[in-house]
This record gives sequence, structure tokens and C-alpha cells, in this order.
Amino acid sequence: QLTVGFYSNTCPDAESIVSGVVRNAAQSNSNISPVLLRLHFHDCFVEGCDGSILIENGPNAERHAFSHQGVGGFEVIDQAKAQLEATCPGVVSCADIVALAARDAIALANGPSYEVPTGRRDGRASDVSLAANMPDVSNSIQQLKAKFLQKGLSEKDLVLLSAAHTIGTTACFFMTDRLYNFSPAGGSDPAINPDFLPELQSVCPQNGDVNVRLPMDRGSEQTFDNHILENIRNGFAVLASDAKLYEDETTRIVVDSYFGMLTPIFGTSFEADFVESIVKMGQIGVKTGSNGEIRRVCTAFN
Ligand code: HEM
Ligand SMILES: [Ca+2]
Ligand SMILES: [Ca+2]
Repeated sequence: QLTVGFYSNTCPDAESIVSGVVRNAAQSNSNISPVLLRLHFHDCFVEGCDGSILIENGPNAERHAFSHQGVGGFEVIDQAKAQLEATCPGVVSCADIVALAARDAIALANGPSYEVPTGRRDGRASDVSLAANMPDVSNSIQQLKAKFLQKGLSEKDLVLLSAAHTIGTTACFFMTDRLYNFSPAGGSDPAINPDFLPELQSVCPQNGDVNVRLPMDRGSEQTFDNHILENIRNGFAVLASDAKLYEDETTRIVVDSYFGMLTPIFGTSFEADFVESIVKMGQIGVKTGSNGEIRRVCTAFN
């Protein structure tokens, strides 16, 4: 349904305008790459990749959902939209801007470059309740697999897309249960490497400031690489959901496949497979043709 270069006639500079804005934002905010990548995920998983998360129409807007806690990058999308409206008004959707910005963000973190199929239209729905079923750090591996499958994403996609945590940080808020109240036995998650546990507990002490942030890919949080998978194998996963990828047999095989431990039945390289998965994620529930609209402003319906 979507096509690479959808705007090549109607707004030939669309993609370079977005990448310029992202590059510019990165100069003043070194964290913008992970923020923009996460925004794309949270957009696609609620009502499809349709810019629904961008709408700001009061306290019940989807973006205020608990499961979207910490999501950002809205101002970068708004800036790109303003430039695009000045150049080719009414042509480029906010949903496409989000997908393109995520691609540019990955490239800025030295990740793989890829072409983004475009032609998404913007959604007309926004409500906190729509985001109730987002994947959560405390979900079981079965729940995570089911939530991805519901979006047409496989167990392999679950591993590869979780590896987006190769860049960025988490708030201690998401670590409390894993460090001090892990289900079902209480205490800390036994999957945490004993050499890593004291470090995590000192950054995120019990009853400490839950807003303190820590890298999710220890030692490589600025670089988009497969180091996160190595950390997951070694018990150095930070998020509980990432750690679970190595406890389940199917997802463990996917992780191991990137270390030459098995015949490479899963494909060529982490980077190439990640690209395949994120392009797939970018097609979830897309609106095309006469569905949806092209917003004039990304935070408001027309
Ligand atoms: C498998 C289910 C997933 C869960 C449970 C999950 C959970 C989380 C959590 C709790 C954070 C920390 C948020 C914060 O404190 O601000 C986070 C950050 C992040 N997530 Fe995920 N995530 C998942 C999948 C994904 C996917 C599919 C992507 C993208 C393809 C992604 C990209 C990111 C990025 C880049 C960050 C860093 C954000 C930053 O540095 O501000 N995540 N994720
Ligand atoms: Ca959406
Ligand atoms: Ca990394």
C-alpha cells in the first residue's frame, strides 16, 4: 500500500526537510535519536502508524496515556511539519514525518540506513483508552509475543525491535519491580548477572528518585549496534522485557543467531534484519487513499 518516494512529485524535498530538522535537533539534544525512535513505536502500536499519539486536545488525548510515559520528540515533528507546510502545504502526513524521523534518528546513531515506504494518512482518533494494551516491561514473554503477533509481528520481530533499546535510557521508574519486587518471588530478578545487580541497585536505590535515568545498553547507549543482544545474553539487560527474550527458547534462538552460534537461518545480519522488522512495524494499521486526512498541524485534527 505504501511506496518508497511517495512524495517525489508532490513534495520532492519532503525527506530532506525532515532529515534536516532531525539533524538540527540532534545538535542541541543528544538524546533526540532514541526519543524519536520510541515515538514511532508508540505511534504504530496504537491505532496504527497514523500520528494519533501527536494529537493534543486535552487531558484525554492518547498521548497522556500511562503507557506512553516518557514519550517525546513532539516538538521535532511539529517543526518539520511547519517547514513542510511552508514548502508544500497539505501534502505530507504527520504519520509519515514520524516514520521518516525515526529512520533519520537511527542513521544519526550510526545505525543502518534504509528507505521508508510513505503514503500514510493521519488518523482521526485520539483517546487515552486506546493505548491501554501497549507492551509493558512487566509483561510475560507470552504476553509480549501475543501483543506483537496482534500487530502482525513475529517472535523474530519482537527480538529485533526490542533491540532498538541499543540506544537510549530508561527511568528508574521502570526498574523498581525488577530490582526489589520481582514477580512471583519478590526480591530482584534472578536473571540479572550478579556482577551487574549492585550497579543497578546503586543507580536506582529502593525508594530513591524514580526519575533518574540509566542506559538500556550498558556501554553502548549512543550507538545503534547489536551490543544490546550481547548484553541480553550475558545477563546485562536493563529492562525486564529485554531479559525475558533470553529466557524463552524461541526468542533465545533468535538472539543467539546473531552470534554465529547457530547456522544463520534467520538471515544475514542484525542490521539488515532490524531494517526488515522496522519497515514492517511502519506498516501497522496504516491509513491510505481516502482514509484519514493530511493534518495541517500535527497536534490537532483538521
Ligand atoms: C517489547 C516491548 C517494549 C517494551 C516493554 C518497552 C519498554 C520501554 C521502556 C520502559 C523504556 C524507558 C522509557 C523511559 O523511561 O522514558 C523504553 C525506552 C525506549 N524504547 Fe522501548 N519498549 C519496547 C519495545 C520497543 C520498540 C519496538 C522500540 C522501537 C522499535 C523501542 C524503542 C525504545 C527506545 C529508542 C527507547 C529509549 C527512549 C529514550 O531514551 O528516551 N522500544 N522502552
Ligand atoms: Ca497511532
Ligand atoms: Ca548500542
